[in-house]
Amino acid sequence: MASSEEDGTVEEKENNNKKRTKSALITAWLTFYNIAMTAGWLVLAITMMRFYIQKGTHKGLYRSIARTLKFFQTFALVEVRIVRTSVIVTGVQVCSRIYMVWFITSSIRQIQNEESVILFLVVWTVTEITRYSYYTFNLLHHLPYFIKWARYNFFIVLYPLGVVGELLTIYAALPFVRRSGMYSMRLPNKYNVSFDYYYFLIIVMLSYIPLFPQLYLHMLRQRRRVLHGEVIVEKDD
Ligand SMILES: CCCCCCCCCCCCC[C@@H](O)CC(=O)SCCNC(=O)CCNC(=O)[C@H](O)C(C)(C)COP(=O)(O)OP(=O)(O)OC[C@H]1O[C@@H](n2cnc3c(N)ncnc32)[C@H](O)[C@@H]1OP(=O)(O)O
Repeated sequence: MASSEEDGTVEEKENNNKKRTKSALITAWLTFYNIAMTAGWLVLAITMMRFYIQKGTHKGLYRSIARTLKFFQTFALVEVRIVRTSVIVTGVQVCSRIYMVWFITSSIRQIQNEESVILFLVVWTVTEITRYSYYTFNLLHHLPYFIKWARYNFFIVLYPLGVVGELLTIYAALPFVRRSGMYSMRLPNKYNVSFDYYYFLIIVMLSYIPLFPQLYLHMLRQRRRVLHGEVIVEKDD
């Protein structure tokens, strides 16, 4: 009896040690990830500012940052499963951005010089520098109040501005998509399937109506929880 109790204690200790090691490894990985992402978005911010100062125009700016943007925005996919946040909330946010970068702005050269592209790029960049530096300092237990404040206040204005930039960019893409027939499949074809990317884009634009308010409300709840200490009960996925 005594020996099985001792065994239990040893087992418990081993389990606790394993859990601690796992949690330390996850924290180390997340800290590295967030530092890398903060650095990536800072590089994007500096490249954009340098481009504008040197050339005096936003024309050509997207092309100059496209590769870096694609890399760091796509890398955000790893967040969808590793953080505590709802998979749906993070998934919609990350996937819509990746979609915006790969299947709209990078795919349709003719819209890359639109002002709306600069609008969402600037808004995303400010948001991500703030967000990833918030997570980094938080994980290191040295979070300056102004970063916490910025993380949970900037979005009030930046989120709608980002949405405006994204929607105007998709809207600007519509005529080019219709004319070129890109990513579309017309009948007859061997799969007997038809797909019109033009109408798909219209559906994407309409999907902002139900989805964006949910993301915005989620952030407002997070704001109340973090800045005002309210206890919020979120539904599971
Ligand atoms: C294929 C077709 C696609 C169709 C598309 C359809 C369109 C759908 C509409 C979508 C509209 C999107 C528009 C958008 O792109 C516009 C913009 O983004 S504009 C710029 C302004 N944006 C923002 O301010 C974004 C705000 N959103 C977010 O921050 C997140 O993306 C979101 C997932 C929405 C919410 O974040 P989260 O729930 O994670 O909040 P917290 O930051 O408070 O974190 C909660 C807890 O998780 C911990 N956490 C999260 N991430 C990390 C990390 N990287 N490292 C460490 N820890 C992390 C965090 O610390 C919190 O922990 P705790 O609970 O202990 O405090």
